[in-house]
Amino acid sequence: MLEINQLCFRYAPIQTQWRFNITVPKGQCLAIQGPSGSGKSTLLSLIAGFLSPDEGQIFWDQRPIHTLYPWQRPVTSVFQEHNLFEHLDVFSNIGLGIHPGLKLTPNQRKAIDSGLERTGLAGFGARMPGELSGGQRQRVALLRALLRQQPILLLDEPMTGLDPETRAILYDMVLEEKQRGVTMLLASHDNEERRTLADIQWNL
Ligand SMILES: Nc1ncnc2c1ncn2[C@@H]1O[C@H](COP(=O)(O)OP(=O)(O)OP(=O)(O)O)[C@@H](O)[C@H]1O
Repeated sequence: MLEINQLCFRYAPIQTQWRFNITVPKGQCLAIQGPSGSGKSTLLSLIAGFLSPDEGQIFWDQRPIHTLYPWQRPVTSVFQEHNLFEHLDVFSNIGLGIHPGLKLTPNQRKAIDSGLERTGLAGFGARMPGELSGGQRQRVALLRALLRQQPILLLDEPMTGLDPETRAILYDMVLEEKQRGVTMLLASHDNEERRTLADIQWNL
């Protein structure tokens, strides 16, 4: 279970202070709904460890994780910017998510190839991110997050702008992860996305 307990944060003294109290059972997806600027991405960044809370705690399976560096947390995320390494090809971008030194087993390499194929990116492994469309970058970022197989998956508008066929494939892949027991938070303005992926709706 993911527990967010009295987590407080503000960007600057004059700005709004958020106080988050949320529990997400293991293997469930919580959709965060709220107007633009209400703090959805901020909450995900706090869980990922990209921002530090002013006070409060985050527990995963009753162990505190708010004290850990981002790379030590049992978390993987897909943010709106997609954050691909521009100097590395698609295969390496995904592989780095699995092993930071790119020491991949044959099975892991196979998983990347079949993931690329499944998401319509067969043959794109050697392309550089700069040679991809926005939707293709988005698929690479999502595939990297899914193949990392961390217990907690944070999704910030993951399907925005994708065509219906690609969405359907990616929905299936995310739902498969949920069935494997992955716990998710989804920040989204999209009703279809929230209805398809989420078990719990939460208004910010
Ligand atoms: N680095 C920053 N410094 C100061 N204020 C920030 C910073 N990043 C975000 N904010 C402010 O914090 C508030 C929440 O932003 P956030 O990105 O979390 O909203 P959101 O709900 O994800 O919005 P959207 O739906 O548009 O993505 C906004 O008012 C934003 O302007």
